[in-house]
Amino acid sequence: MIRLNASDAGFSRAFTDLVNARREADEDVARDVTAMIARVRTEGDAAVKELTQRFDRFDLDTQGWKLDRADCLAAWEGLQPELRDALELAAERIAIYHSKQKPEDRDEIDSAGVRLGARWRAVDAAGVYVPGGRAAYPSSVLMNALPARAAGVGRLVMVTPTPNGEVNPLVLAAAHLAGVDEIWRIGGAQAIAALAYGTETIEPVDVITGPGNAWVAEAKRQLYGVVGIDMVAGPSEIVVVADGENDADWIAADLLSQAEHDPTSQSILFTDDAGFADKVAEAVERALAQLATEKTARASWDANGAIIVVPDLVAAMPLVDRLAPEHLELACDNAEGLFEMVRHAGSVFIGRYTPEAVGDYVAGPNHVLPTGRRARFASGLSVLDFMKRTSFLSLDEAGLAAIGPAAVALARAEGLPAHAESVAIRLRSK
Ligand SMILES: NC(=O)c1ccc[n+]([C@@H]2O[C@H](COP(=O)([O-])OP(=O)(O)OC[C@H]3O[C@@H](n4cnc5c(N)ncnc54)[C@H](O)[C@@H]3O)[C@@H](O)[C@H]2O)c1
Ligand SMILES: N[C@H](CO)Cc1c[nH]c[nH+]1
Ligand SMILES: [Zn+2]
Repeated sequence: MIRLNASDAGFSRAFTDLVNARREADEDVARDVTAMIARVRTEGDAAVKELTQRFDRFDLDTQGWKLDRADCLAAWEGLQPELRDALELAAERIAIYHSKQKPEDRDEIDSAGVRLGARWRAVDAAGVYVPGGRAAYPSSVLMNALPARAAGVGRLVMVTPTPNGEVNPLVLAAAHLAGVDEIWRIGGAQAIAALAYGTETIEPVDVITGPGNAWVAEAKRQLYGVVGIDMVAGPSEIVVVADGENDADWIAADLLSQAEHDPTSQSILFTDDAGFADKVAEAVERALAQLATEKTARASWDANGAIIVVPDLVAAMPLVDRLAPEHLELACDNAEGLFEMVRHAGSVFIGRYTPEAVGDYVAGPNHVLPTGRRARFASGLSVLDFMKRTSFLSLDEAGLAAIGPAAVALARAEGLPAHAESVAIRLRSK
């Protein structure tokens, strides 16, 4: 963890280094992913099988490529009532939130008498990635599959690694609840490549969504264009802006909630109270010692964590914008005022009683969010990621007479006479 003070000489350089750190994916990850994608593209199932054996210690041929609906139903039926209720509450809230994202078609006639519009349709097939390396992510099943269902996707495919052959029943129960059509027991870059190109066994999809570690995120990035993707959603991040009135243990818990995801996760605290900064640093150490996920969380906190003291919390906000974090918590009296200043963040958690983790599971907004400063240009997963828009236009003779001559003039000016003639031939026919 690094400690910085915005009043120190050298802060500007140190903060810039923090912003630019290649934490998520280094050149090795990019190179390895390129090679893995190429192998899956040319060798198909054989490559997926070998890479799954290597990284997940799992033999697809003998232990099975696929989980079916009966497995999901059995998992759902075998769930403890408390977990079933929790999953249902989460699913209901996520479904309601996302149902309001469905876009409206447009169909109108403008002042020139020209009919113009756009209509939205779902993609035919979507692949959703559900992480499964270090932890199981039933919440990510819901966060991916429910927006896809709301969009009206025809074929909904899920991939998730099952390291050492272990299948998490809650993941299957969530797939049952969300109505997933196919589940393949594969993960990492090989799963993304299999969904993008297809193999002998797996039909390709049109869009791939979902979060994952550095290899998954890089594979999605490299395959964009072969398939659509939602965004690059890699190792989790949190920035907390907190005043000294908070309980240091609460803030430490929030920082560690994202550090425990991945050694390359990042947790950063901004505070205007140097004494509180010390208390949080101590609280993190105390909490780490009690965590079952200590190894991962400590690796993340030690390598990528930061505590930054600022003269006042308003001064933190331009720095937060430069980080464009996946998650931003505002735990201070003036949380609403600071929220108004935020330009770049995946999702904002306003007020002392809004821990980021409640958004990971049950609040409703999507937890699949852009990482690595990509909230500057990308947004969280939504129903729109599973849809695309087709524009349309229709002109009658009068409409073409009104706007066609301008098209002819522009076509001639571009040096494209066939374009000009395609309009002009109709204008002359009157
Ligand atoms: N940004 C978001 O919206 C969001 C949401 C949830 C989770 N996450 C992130 O998802 C990630 C989950 O990671 P995970 O590891 O638990 O599961 P994962 O499913 O993302 O990754 C596991 C796979 O990674 C591959 N892999 C592991 N080591 C490799 C190596 N050395 N070379 C090539 N491939 C390798 C393997 O194929 C393995 O199956 C975390 O980073 C977490 O922070 C992000
Ligand atoms: N914090 C993750 C997004 O970065 C989502 C998640 C799922 N389960 C727990 N957390
Ligand atoms: Zn989380």
